[in-house]
Amino acid sequence: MEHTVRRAEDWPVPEYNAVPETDIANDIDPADVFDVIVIGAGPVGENVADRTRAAGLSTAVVESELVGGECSYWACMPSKALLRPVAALAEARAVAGSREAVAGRLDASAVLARRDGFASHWKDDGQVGWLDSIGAVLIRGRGRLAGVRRVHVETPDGGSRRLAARHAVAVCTGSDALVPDLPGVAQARPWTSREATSAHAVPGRLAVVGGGVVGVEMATAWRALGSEVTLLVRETAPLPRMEPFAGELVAAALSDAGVTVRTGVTVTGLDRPAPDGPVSVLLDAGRQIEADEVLLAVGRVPRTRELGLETVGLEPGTWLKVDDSCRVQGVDGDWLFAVGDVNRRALLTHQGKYQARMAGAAIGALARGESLDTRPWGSHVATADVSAVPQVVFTEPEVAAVGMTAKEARDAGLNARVVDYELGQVAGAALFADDYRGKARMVVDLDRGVLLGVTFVGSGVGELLHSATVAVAGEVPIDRLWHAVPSYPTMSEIWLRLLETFRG
Ligand SMILES: Cc1cc2nc3c(=O)[nH]c(=O)nc-3n(C[C@H](O)[C@H](O)[C@H](O)COP(=O)(O)OP(=O)(O)OC[C@H]3O[C@@H](n4cnc5c(N)ncnc54)[C@H](O)[C@@H]3O)c2cc1C
Ligand SMILES: NC(=O)c1ccc[n+]([C@@H]2O[C@H](COP(=O)([O-])OP(=O)(O)OC[C@H]3O[C@@H](n4cnc5c(N)ncnc54)[C@H](O)[C@@H]3O)[C@@H](O)[C@H]2O)c1
Repeated sequence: MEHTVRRAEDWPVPEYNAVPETDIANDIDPADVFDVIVIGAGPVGENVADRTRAAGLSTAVVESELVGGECSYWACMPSKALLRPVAALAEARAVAGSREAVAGRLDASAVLARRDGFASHWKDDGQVGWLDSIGAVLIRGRGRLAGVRRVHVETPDGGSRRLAARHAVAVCTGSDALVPDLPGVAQARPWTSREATSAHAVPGRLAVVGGGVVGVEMATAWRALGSEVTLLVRETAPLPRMEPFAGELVAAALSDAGVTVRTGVTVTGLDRPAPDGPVSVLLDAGRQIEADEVLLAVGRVPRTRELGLETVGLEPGTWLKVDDSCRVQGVDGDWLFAVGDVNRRALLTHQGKYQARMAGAAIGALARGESLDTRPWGSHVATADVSAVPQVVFTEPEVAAVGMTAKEARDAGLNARVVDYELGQVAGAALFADDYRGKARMVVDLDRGVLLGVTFVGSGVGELLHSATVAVAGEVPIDRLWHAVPSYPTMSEIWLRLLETFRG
């Protein structure tokens, strides 16, 4: 995350609600009593701590692995470091003149070495320094709830520490890759997203199970690094939760790049008879394919199994249900929060960090005895989680989407109109790449005159997305968007074309 260094003494120290001292058990060392305890120092836990420190609350952060979490070491950063060279090469190759200047394939060892740098070589000193700079106390070890406002930590030296929180505990433990209980799975030693983002050798043949975001991004990266990749998609096209044209264009580009894309297939088992030999991926209807490695990219599970949820009346291993301020439902007293992947609202770093800003502010307000501002778009609710979640899929072409798809709008019974436009017909896109292939869609709420959702597919569209996010989250009237003039000749002129099409 961003490393703005602030001194602990810079934080304001407002007045707080007094917590009865009888609530703090006698067996707890006063040095282990904090206003707030955050379990999990991924991007989300870091941001909760940032906000509670900004509210002047003492904050302990418990981390069992690396400060920075999945995102920094085995997800967003290393995966995007693998994918950026793919896009850079494709963009150079897409323009006559620069095309002639680039020859050959990616240099896999250089790409992997650059990726290692973006994963900070799996060391967290930088992020530990940042936590220190905001005055949060890092406690290394595995945290688990031990009743109301209590957390026990198993420390790396085999010892344990009992912590108590005066105001709040925030569970920010994230998610793990789902490894389904398929026959042969343990013996087959499949890759999960962790190996797919951190591997140091390029497999000869890689089978990728799952056509979600991890599946298509990793198929793109490892194909470009030299693997023979087969992508196994259960649905009729990849990216089934997005607009259908997104998955269709990505599948076509993957095929052009040499990936074998098989749709409508379900993986039913794995078989690796010899530890160093190939793995067979068993498909429904008795078919199978052989590969050197198999990546399971079939979704996520919450990290809540060993978390002491039973001590506060919750079911271990479940996603934590929360309200819009990220307070855990079914637990009284406004003290337990669950933020980020673990609450399953939107499994994205930026959305978890947004929740962290809202939850951190809510914890601060409650500690001061203030009531929460829970009106839609208020300062203590993550309203955008419901109506304006942006996501970029870093394939080539990219997919960038925010808000509802046409199907979601229809299913919600909204009076919606769909407006489509070929991105390649915009001058900025034609300049960006020869034969630019891409498409844009906006879904308009005709009753309210605002946008419900926007999807762009094409090279370089990720950087276009925030304009759409502002329009959707801001509920900008479509008549006013007509006055938001895009510069000529940029790809942003897609806005003008979509609005012209809408207005006829
Ligand atoms: C391959 C891949 C690529 C992705 N790419 C993107 C992307 O480009 N953009 C994007 O927005 N999102 C992306 N995501 C999603 C993103 O990684 C997650 O949404 C994000 O990491 C969630 O952050 P978090 O802090 O909730 O959880 P995590 O990042 O998982 O962090 C949780 C932390 O809690 C710690 N922890 C867990 N249990 C305990 C415990 N009991 N005690 C102490 N510590 C504990 C863990 O060690 C970890 O450090 C990607 C995901 C994957 C798998
Ligand atoms: N760029 C990004 O924003 C980015 C990148 C990667 C991951 N992520 C996040 O990580 C999360 C997890 O991604 P994911 O791709 O693992 O999960 P996902 O839920 O998005 O997709 C999993 C896919 O696997 C398929 N599947 C499940 N079992 C199968 C089987 N037996 N055989 C064949 N297919 C099967 C499902 O039908 C589904 O399409 C996503 O929610 C996403 O938000 C985001």
